[in-house]
Amino acid sequence: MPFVTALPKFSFSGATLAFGQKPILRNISFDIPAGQFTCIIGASGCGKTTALRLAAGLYQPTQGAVLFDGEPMSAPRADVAIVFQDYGKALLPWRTAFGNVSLAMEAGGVPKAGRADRIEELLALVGLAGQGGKYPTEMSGGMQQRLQIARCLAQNPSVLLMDEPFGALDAMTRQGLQDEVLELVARTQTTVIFVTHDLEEAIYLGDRVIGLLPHPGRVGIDVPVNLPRPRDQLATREEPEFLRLRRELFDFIKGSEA
Ligand SMILES: Nc1ncnc2c1ncn2[C@@H]1O[C@H](COP(=O)(O)OP(=O)(O)OP(=O)(O)O)[C@@H](O)[C@H]1O
Repeated sequence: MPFVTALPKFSFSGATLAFGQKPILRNISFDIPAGQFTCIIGASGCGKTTALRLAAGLYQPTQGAVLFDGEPMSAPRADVAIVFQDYGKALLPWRTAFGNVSLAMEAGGVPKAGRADRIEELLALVGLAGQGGKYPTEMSGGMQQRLQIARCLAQNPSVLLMDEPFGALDAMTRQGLQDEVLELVARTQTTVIFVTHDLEEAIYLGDRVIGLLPHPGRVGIDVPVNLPRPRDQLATREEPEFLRLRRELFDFIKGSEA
């Protein structure tokens, strides 16, 4: 029998990107297996968002390649959803929560008959059961971010790309949403690439943390997170391995800014 290896979900292969004369990312290479939760960290301006946009097919590398299931990621795809930090801008203020989730289904051509039940199910999944009639402005930041996640899930994505999704939220809301995302991902086997400034958030969530060095952005560190799941906000953060990783990544960021 031939030896068969699973194709990585994403394969960055020497991906390089410049805007005009300005090099932003250089020779980025890594594979992301299906189902992995990968966090990307790095100093401000090192190119984290740009790397995520390459994965989304929103930018094309100037050299090298970004492959999705072995094919070039040449344009955005419905099964790769993006959650932005700025939920206020991502949601349509004139549509209710229900209407905002419905939008993703309308765009995906889901027939009207099947939509309502699925929308209620998705709202419940992100802790917004019974809130479908509210407008985004009537919701807290945490609720709006949950709504954005529900809208992304309505696309039935196999991949979630998350760009500092909890950056604007208070610490308690943020921890609650971290756990909800972990539960959701465990249930749906979604592949996640998660950009964050917060080293502890990266370790808490990830199977792996990739750190970018700045000017131009390149991979400087790539470490597995060998912490048991399910994670626990208190116990996990007290594990010696958590503290060791926090020190390693802290030293990496400090060194990268020097
Ligand atoms: N469309 C663009 N045109 C020109 N330069 C850009 C563009 N988008 C980003 N850049 C530059 O690319 C670099 C990387 O930006 P990017 O937003 O990817 O970094 P980041 O690590 O996500 O930053 P932060 O942590 O501050 O959000 C920055 O120097 C930025 O000014």
